Amino acid sequence: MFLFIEENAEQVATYAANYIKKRINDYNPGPDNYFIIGLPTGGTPIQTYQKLIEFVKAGELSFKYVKSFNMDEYVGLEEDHPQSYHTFMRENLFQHIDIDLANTNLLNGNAPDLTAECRRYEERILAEGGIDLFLGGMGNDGHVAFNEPCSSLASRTRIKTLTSDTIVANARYFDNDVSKVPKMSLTVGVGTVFDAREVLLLVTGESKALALHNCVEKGSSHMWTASVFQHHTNSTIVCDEAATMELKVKTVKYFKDTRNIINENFPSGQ
Ligand SMILES: N[C@@H]1[C@@H](O)[C@H](O)[C@@H](COP(=O)(O)O)O[C@@H]1O
Repeated sequence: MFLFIEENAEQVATYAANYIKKRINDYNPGPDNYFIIGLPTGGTPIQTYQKLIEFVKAGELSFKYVKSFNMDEYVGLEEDHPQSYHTFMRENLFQHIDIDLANTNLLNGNAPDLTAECRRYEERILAEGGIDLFLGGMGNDGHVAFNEPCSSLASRTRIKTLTSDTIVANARYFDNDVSKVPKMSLTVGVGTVFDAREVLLLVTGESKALALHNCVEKGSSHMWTASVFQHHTNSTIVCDEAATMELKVKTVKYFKDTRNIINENFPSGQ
């Protein structure tokens, strides 16, 4: 797992958006060769999405041959609820880019059989040949998607009850009223994200510092589910300075030095 440290959240978004653009353009997707991307919601990826939208508008990037799978959705929230992840994705990304909505996949938190819905989602990912790049965020407790502490690191898409920490953290989107926050979600599993050929996590702000410390400097643990990517052969965390507050100086220095050495040796960004 590699750690890229940027100065602030804006630079994290710039890095992530440029990275995604390069990955998709290098892949050169076409009608028989779609690029499959996994996408998160939350406050963290919004700036990255804005930059991707700018690239599409400038003609530098196209989602015409991209298919997407979102990480998660609340159970029981209508699809057009202002805080549903369906609405989030439509408003923050899909309606501004050239993706065919038929190629976007989100879990249906109102499906009559939620277990069957989760199974169907896993099958669809498999049918697409797996995910090329899974973009993610991280909860304050180190969770990825809605894989709360104590989730199996081998878990697949399933129903997940939210912890009180996550409910309180997400209350900001529900008039600061915890009673309005859904208590259950459908989420891809830790194993589902891990199976992606590449994972890119965005971590910004001091509120994520303890999680970053546990995911980077401690052993991998089901208590901090994003820590599993230590074992992934192609995973990167891009964070800002604020999120490094709980890291050792030695760790920060190592990753900054490494980045400088990479830049000196591979100036064209290989
Ligand atoms: N299910 C989402 C996660 O995918 C997201 O990473 C996390 C952090 O969100 P934010 O980026 O707003 O801090 O919130 C929710 O729990």
